[in-house]
Amino acid sequence: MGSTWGNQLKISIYGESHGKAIGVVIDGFPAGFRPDMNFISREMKRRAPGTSKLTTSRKEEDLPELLSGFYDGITTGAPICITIYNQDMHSKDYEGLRTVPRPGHSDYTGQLRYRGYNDIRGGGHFSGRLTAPLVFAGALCKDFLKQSRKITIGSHLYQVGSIADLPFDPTSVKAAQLEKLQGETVPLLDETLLPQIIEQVDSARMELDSLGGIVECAIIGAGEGIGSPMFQNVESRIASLLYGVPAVKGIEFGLGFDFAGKKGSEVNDCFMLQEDQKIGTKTNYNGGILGGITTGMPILFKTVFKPTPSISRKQDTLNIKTGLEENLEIHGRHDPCIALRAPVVVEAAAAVAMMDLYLEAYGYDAG
Ligand SMILES: Cc1cc2nc3c(=O)[nH]c(=O)nc-3n(C[C@H](O)[C@H](O)[C@H](O)COP(=O)(O)O)c2cc1C
Ligand SMILES: C=C(O[C@@H]1CC(C(=O)O)=C[C@@H](OP(=O)(O)O)[C@H]1O)C(=O)O
Repeated sequence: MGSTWGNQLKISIYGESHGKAIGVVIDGFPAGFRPDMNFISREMKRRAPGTSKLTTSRKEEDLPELLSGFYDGITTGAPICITIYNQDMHSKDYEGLRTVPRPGHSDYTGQLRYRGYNDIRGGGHFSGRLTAPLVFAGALCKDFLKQSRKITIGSHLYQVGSIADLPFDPTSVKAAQLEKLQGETVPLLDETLLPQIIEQVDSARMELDSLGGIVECAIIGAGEGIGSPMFQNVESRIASLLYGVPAVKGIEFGLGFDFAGKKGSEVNDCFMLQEDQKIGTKTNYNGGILGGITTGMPILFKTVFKPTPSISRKQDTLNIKTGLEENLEIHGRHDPCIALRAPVVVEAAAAVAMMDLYLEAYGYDAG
C-alpha cells in the first residue's frame, strides 16, 4: 500500500487525476476538534490549479466533500474520509503516451510496475493532483497543531529557476512571519523579487520549457524532545512524506549539503540559556533537530522540485513497441514551474508528520 502513511495518524490517499474523484482517509485523528473550515478552504485554494498563467490551466474548485468523521462540524474520532470530485479533464491529451512515454514523467515506470493496467490519463495516481487531498489532511493537522500546541508552519520560495530569495533567520523565525507568508500567492521574504520571478517563469513557458525551484519551510513551537532514533526520527518522518510528493528530488535539514565544506567548530550549535530561561542554541545549523529529536529551536528544511517534466518543446523519446526513437510534442495543460504551487504542499506534509509525532509523544487524546 504505497499511498498509506503514518503510525499514530494514518493517511491513505486515493484516486486518479482523470478518474471520478480523489481523496483521503485519515485514521487516528483526535475526537472533539472543531476545525476552522475557512482556513482549510483557504489552504485548498492556495494549491488549486488554474489560478493564473503561472499555473496549469486546468480549472478545479477542489471543494472537499466530508463523508465521515465529523458530526456537527466536530471530529468524532472515527476515520475521516473526504472526496474531491474531478471536474476538468482533457483525457485526449494523454493518448499515445503508453507507447511513446514522456521523458521525466511516470508513464514508463507506471506501466512497468502495474503491467500496463495503470490509469495513464493525467498521470493517474502519479499526478501532482494527488497533493490536493494531502493539503486537506495537512490543513486539518496544521489547524489542530496551531490551536492545541501553538505550533506554526510556514514556508517561502527559496529559489525559482536562477532567482534566490533570502533565507529564514534560523534562530528567530516568528509565527507572525510564517502566517503572513501563508497568506501570499507567491510567498517570498524579499517581495521585490516577484516581478523577476513572474517574468522568468513566463519566459520559460513561452519558450515551451519549465523551471525548477526550492521551498524553504519552518516549523516553530514544536517544543523539545519530540522524535525517536533511528528510523522514527523527525527528519525521516518529514522526508518520507515529502518524497511522496511528485517532483520532489531532494530535501535538506538545516545547513544540509553545505555542512560538507564546514569545520565542526564553525557549525556546532552551542547551547545557551534564552531570554525566556529555556535552553536553546546560539546558532541553528542543525535545523532544530539533533539525534533525530527536536531541540526546541525552529525546525528548518528545504525541498527541491524539479522542472515540470511535461513541456511543449519537441523532445526525444522511444516508441517502446517499435524500439525506434521518436519525437514527442506534448499538447496539454501543465505547470511551467511546480515550485510556485508547492509551498502549501510542503507545509501540509510537515503538518501531517508533526501531528503523527505529536500524537506519539503526547497520546491519542492529546489536545
Ligand atoms: C502540485 C504539483 C503539480 C504538478 N504539475 C505537473 C504538471 O502540470 N505537469 C507535469 O508533467 N508534472 C507535474 N507535476 C509533477 C509530476 O506529477 C511528476 O514529475 C511525475 O509524477 C513524476 O514523478 P517524479 O518527478 O517524482 O519522478 C506536478 C507535481 C506537483 C506536486
Ligand atoms: C490537476 C492538477 O495538476 C495537474 C498535475 C499534472 C501532473 O502530471 O502531475 C498534470 C496536469 O494534469 P492535466 O493534464 O489533467 O491538466 C496538471 O494540470 C492539480 O494540481 O490539481
